Amino acid sequence: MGDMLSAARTRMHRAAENLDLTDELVERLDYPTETLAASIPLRRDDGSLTQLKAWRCRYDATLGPTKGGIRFHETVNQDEVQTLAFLMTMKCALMGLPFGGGKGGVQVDSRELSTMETERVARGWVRAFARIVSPNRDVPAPDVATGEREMAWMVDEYGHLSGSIEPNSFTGKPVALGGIPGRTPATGRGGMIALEAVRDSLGFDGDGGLSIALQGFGNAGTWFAKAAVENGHTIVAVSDSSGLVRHKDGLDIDALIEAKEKEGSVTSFSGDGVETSDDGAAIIEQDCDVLVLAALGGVIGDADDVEKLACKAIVEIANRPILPEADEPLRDAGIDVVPDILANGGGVTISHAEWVQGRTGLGWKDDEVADYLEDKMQDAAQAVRDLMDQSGLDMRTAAYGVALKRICAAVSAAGTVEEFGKG
Ligand SMILES: NC(=O)C1=CN([C@@H]2O[C@H](COP(=O)(O)OP(=O)(O)OC[C@H]3O[C@@H](n4cnc5c(N)ncnc54)[C@H](O)[C@@H]3O)[C@@H](O)[C@H]2O)C=CC1
Ligand SMILES: O=C(O)CCC(=O)C(=O)O
Repeated sequence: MGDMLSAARTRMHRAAENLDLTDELVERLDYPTETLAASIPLRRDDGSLTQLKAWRCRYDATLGPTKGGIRFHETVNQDEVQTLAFLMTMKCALMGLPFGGGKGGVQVDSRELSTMETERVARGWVRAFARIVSPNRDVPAPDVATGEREMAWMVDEYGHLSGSIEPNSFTGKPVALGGIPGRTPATGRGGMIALEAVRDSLGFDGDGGLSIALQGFGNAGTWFAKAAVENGHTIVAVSDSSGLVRHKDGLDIDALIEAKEKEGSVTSFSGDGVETSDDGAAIIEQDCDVLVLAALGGVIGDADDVEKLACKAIVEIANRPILPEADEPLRDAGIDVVPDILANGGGVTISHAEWVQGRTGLGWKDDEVADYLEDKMQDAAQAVRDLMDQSGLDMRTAAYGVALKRICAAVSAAGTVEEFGKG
């Protein structure tokens, strides 16, 4: 058992204990159903050969086919893939989707790969794991450093291997290849819907604009920033892997996106009153109402990190940006957290819409996608709020509680245990 997974499970155990769920049902979720590890050969453009480590984990399929993205990053390892697949299990249940949880990854620095090399890695991943991927068993999607382009290569490779056209074996595809309009913005937009839905529980009365500091300016971060500005909030600072940019009156987000697209970094942005720094980690010290974490995991790891914070609340758009060791210090500091399994649930929700589209063959319109995202985010937020009100639990524990109760109800309905509550 990896340290990361066992740390992540403590939050599930806390919820189970508070809600008095049976041990055998929770034990079922303590360890993944299946994890495959592989070595992917990568022929570099210079002719040399590198072996890359890769994984796919199907954590739990109680609620349906396992679902979750594929990450290309140099820090990916088996423990992380399993932990992220565990989180997907909780997230899909919380979002009310007919999916279990999965995740995949390749240990590679995507910034060092040419486009051709990236294509070889994407196709190599499919060759390694095609035997478990299937529209009704395991359905991957994008995650860090993968997107529509990688999904298109993967679907193509899968078709060659399986001998049939199976676009529904992946979601997050380009619209021209069976994707759905709105999947790419869904994670960021969904995060904004979640924040608005719980803002009063975070202590922000009324509907006035909030000041926001944002870590991560990729897919999820940029779409969150756009949605935040549309809703009248002010983004006072943004960081990416190059560093940090801030403006005390608020950054011009469209201009920042343009600069990042042109130059590849937020620190290339300039203008009146704009300050830049190469110390991206300092974003967590930014004075603001809400700190939004939309980059990688483990950013706030312990009480020392919590001491540096100057925000009133945190939204976890990234997966596991706050480690369990920081939960108690955050509670003591009075900083509420909108947890990842709620805040970033919009991405997999629209992946579900894409999967439904693929099964029926009928396209969804933009407004149908937007309404589905709004409804699912609101329903999940309301379920969490109801459980918080009933139980007095914090938002994260209540989110796990809602997810666990749904998985438990399914296990119970399948007749595997007699009852799902102890009492
Ligand atoms: N793309 C999606 O649909 C979903 C993404 N997420 C999570 O959101 C997070 C971001 O994902 P994407 O936006 O898709 O990835 P991405 O690859 O598009 O963007 C990642 C961003 O993080 C930045 N970054 C990397 N290291 C950093 C550092 N040390 N400090 C500040 N910024 C740093 C990168 O520069 C980039 O701007 C990940 O944790 C991912 O698992 C969660 C649910 C769905
Ligand atoms: O869209 C999906 O299927 C998965 C998205 C994902 O990997 C995540 O929510 O972390």
